[in-house]
Amino acid sequence: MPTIFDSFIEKQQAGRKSIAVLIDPDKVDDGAKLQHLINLATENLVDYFFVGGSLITTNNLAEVVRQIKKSVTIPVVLFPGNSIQVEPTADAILFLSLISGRNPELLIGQHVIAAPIIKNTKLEVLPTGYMLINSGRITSVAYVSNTIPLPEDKYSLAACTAMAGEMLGLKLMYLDAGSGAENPISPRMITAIRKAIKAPLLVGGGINTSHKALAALEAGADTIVIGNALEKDPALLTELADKVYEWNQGLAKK
Ligand SMILES: CC(C)=CCC/C(C)=C/CC/C(C)=C/CC/C(C)=C/COP(=O)(O)OP(=O)(O)O
Ligand SMILES: O=P(O)(O)OC[C@@H](O)CO
Ligand SMILES: [Mg+2]
Repeated sequence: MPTIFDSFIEKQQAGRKSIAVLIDPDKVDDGAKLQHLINLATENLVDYFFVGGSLITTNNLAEVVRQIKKSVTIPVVLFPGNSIQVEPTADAILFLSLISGRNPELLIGQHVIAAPIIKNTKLEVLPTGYMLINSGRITSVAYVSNTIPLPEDKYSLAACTAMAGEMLGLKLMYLDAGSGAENPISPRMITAIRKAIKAPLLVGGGINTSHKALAALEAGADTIVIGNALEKDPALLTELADKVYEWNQGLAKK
């Protein structure tokens, strides 16, 4: 059976782009709203659901995963802010190391705690370099992680960080401006990192228009991650996913 990691690699090799919808379990107190988003995701051929948050204050994580999995076959990937967010019923986990920061707890500490727990599950582990890029005001993830995001105009510093992460064996690279970021990561920054590494590149934070989605894809993002924008207006998903669909259709015509 192909793994979720294989799906990232196959798409990347074919030049295909993908879209992930991020669900914050704290923001879906209403099952009907979540169901609406799940249905929209299916109609719009969403590739992955990511589930997680910097801080989860409710007990919804397992229920969110259950509701998605009972309705659709779209893979559910945990995007954990800490080791408490290991939910064995999901399909995979982004095993994130926050390589843009210098907080040992998020480089290796939480991983030591989570490793034996994950080992006892069927979760597919996706070793992922997680890089926060400055985006204007302080985001939840920057605050909670107690790290300084990479400066948004230090392209070579960011590229070398990604290179080092890849050399350490991290298989995916996730560039995040932070959920609800004022500004998404600039195309120039995405391209600088794209050129520095081979690993599939996930880009998220503040992508809330089709223009910003397309800019990220054109700059070299393999996967765009969308969260906040859909919390405000789920219907926006169609516009954003269309950019990915059109890109992939364009390849088919070549
Ligand atoms: C290894 C394991 C299991 C855990 C550690 C994982 C690491 C290193 C996490 C890095 C730091 C961190 C706090 C990441 C959270 C990323 C995330 C899910 C962000 C989603 O957005 P929020 O930051 O919750 O935004 P809102 O303020 O919009 O809710
Ligand atoms: O919520 P948004 O701003 O879409 O960001 C998604 C994700 O990259 C946050 O970690
Ligand atoms: Mg959150």
